[in-house]
Amino acid sequence: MLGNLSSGTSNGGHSHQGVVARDKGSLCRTPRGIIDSKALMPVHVPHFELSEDPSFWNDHNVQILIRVRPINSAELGSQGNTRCLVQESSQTVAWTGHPDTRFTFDHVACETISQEKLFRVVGLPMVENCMSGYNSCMFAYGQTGSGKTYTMMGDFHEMDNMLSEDCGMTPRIFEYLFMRIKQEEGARNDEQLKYSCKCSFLEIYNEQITDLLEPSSTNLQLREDMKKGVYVENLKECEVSSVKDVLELLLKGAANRKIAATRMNSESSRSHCVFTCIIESRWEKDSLLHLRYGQLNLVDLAGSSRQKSSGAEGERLKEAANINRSLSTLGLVIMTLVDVANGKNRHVPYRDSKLTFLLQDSLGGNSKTTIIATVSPSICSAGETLSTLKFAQRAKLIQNNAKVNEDASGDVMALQQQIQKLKDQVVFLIKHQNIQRFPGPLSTSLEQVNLHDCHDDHGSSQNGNPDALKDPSLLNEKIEFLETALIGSLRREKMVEATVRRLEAEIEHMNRLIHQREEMMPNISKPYWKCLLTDLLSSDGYLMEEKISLSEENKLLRERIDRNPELTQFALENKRLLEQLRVFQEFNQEGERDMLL
Ligand SMILES: Nc1ncnc2c1ncn2[C@@H]1O[C@H](COP(=O)(O)OP(=O)(O)OP(=O)(O)O)[C@@H](O)[C@H]1O
Repeated sequence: MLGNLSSGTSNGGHSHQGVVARDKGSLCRTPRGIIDSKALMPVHVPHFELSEDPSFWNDHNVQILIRVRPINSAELGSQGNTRCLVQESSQTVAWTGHPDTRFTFDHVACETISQEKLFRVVGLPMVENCMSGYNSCMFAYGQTGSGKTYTMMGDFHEMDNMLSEDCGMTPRIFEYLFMRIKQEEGARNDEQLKYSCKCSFLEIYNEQITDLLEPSSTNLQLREDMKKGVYVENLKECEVSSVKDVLELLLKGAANRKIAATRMNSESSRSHCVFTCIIESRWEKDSLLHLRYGQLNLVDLAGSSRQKSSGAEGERLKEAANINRSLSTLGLVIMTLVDVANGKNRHVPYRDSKLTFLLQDSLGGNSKTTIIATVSPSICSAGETLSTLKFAQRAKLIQNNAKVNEDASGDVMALQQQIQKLKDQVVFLIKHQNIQRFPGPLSTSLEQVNLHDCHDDHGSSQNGNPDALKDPSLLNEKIEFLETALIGSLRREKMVEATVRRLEAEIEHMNRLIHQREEMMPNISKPYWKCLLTDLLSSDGYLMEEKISLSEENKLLRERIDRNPELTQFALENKRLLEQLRVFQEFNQEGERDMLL
């Protein structure tokens, strides 16, 4: 399948006649188009080749593609081959009702465009965007039975490890993604480039979110987070590393999806379903660790239907009402976003439905988004086809703001690694150079060690052992330790000094009070003096006692500083280390002299 990827032809939009019409089972594709296998009556429709232009995404964030499906047998039986659409080019299509309306889009895929070609035009660039770190989203919108599931999923059963010709966008995207991952990892092996992919699969049915990979997890809640953006709480995520892994998940999820027979489609999807893959890559370059991620959302919406034409009742009617309500919120969100793009200050009602809340980033946010609008060309669906084309036309005006997702924390980690590398280099250089050329912190710390003192709990084997100092890395380690110990004792010394100063100030204050009292006493009148005498004597006595005890405390603290055994020990230790260092320096100088000789 992938071998054919480069063989796809593009005739630059020129048309040729194709033969179309199809319903599963009753229509078949021929090299020149599609034939009604029941009537075997070829129906000629023009074929327009789509052009592949990945550079489109360089300056666009939203792309709209219309896919016209072949008329099916029910439509053929009801209205024959009468059409409401006439395609004019690979970008324009005219709706032939009243009034005639012409629409232009990025692409209009005619009935004869194959699944593979469609993938090459819109799926392949999406994979490239995602690998480059852009969030990407593709969703299929359209009337029920118009071909959304066929486009997004198609027939994804493998035959001899090959995807089938009818296989849709999602399996093809993953087949290509894993091929590209292999290619990139191989080409950038020197940067140790590694990708990882995690997938989840959910459906929104009647405004409730269910995990399609864990169907017992129902009514899951949407949350919003500064880093992750909008996410579904407790949704199962599975690591995938091959297209086989993804096909397994798709099969499992598809089996759990709500489908029902409707008048328009015997296997109609009654829920919106979202298959998400988070693609992360990490690599090392210029000593920096890079981390990049992109989120890929592949969305198959439930089909819109007119209550009148659907003929739904009971549960189906409730479903249809819910589907239509969330799709009309989607329409409203898009209309509001167009106003916003035109500079109007409007509130975007994302939170009015689970679907729009979940797709918030894909609509007007940080994403490169492709909308595939599927339509039937039959006159039977003229009304629905016109409303789909109008929806797509409005969506074209949305302005997204996609940016590459690169995690800054990757840089912090890289810097830490770089620091470690530099440290190792320093140790290596020290080993091979003269100790005298030690960088600044070493000599500074040695000076400090001289002034103060340090304590080494590393054991005495290194202390006093000149051999230990011959190993510069050990010496460096030792000096680092001494610096830490020195800082600690300086801090403690400062605290003791502060206490002494506070106590001295208190003593001084007491002395002043005593003086004041002594001066006051002769001037106080006798009766008053008599009254106060007892109090004064007792308080004076107390103050005197206080003064004495504070003086003693002060004296004690001073002695403690002077005779601090820790400091004494540090001082001795420090002296010994300096002596060892001096011996080592002499030893090195001698070595240098020998080398010069
Ligand atoms: N481009 C196409 N070529 C051939 N067959 C198609 C094409 N599009 C759709 N079909 C066929 O039409 C039928 C309905 O298509 P599909 O189930 O994809 O519709 P849908 O839009 O997903 O409908 P719903 O919204 O009800 O789920 C299927 O049998 C599918 O195989």
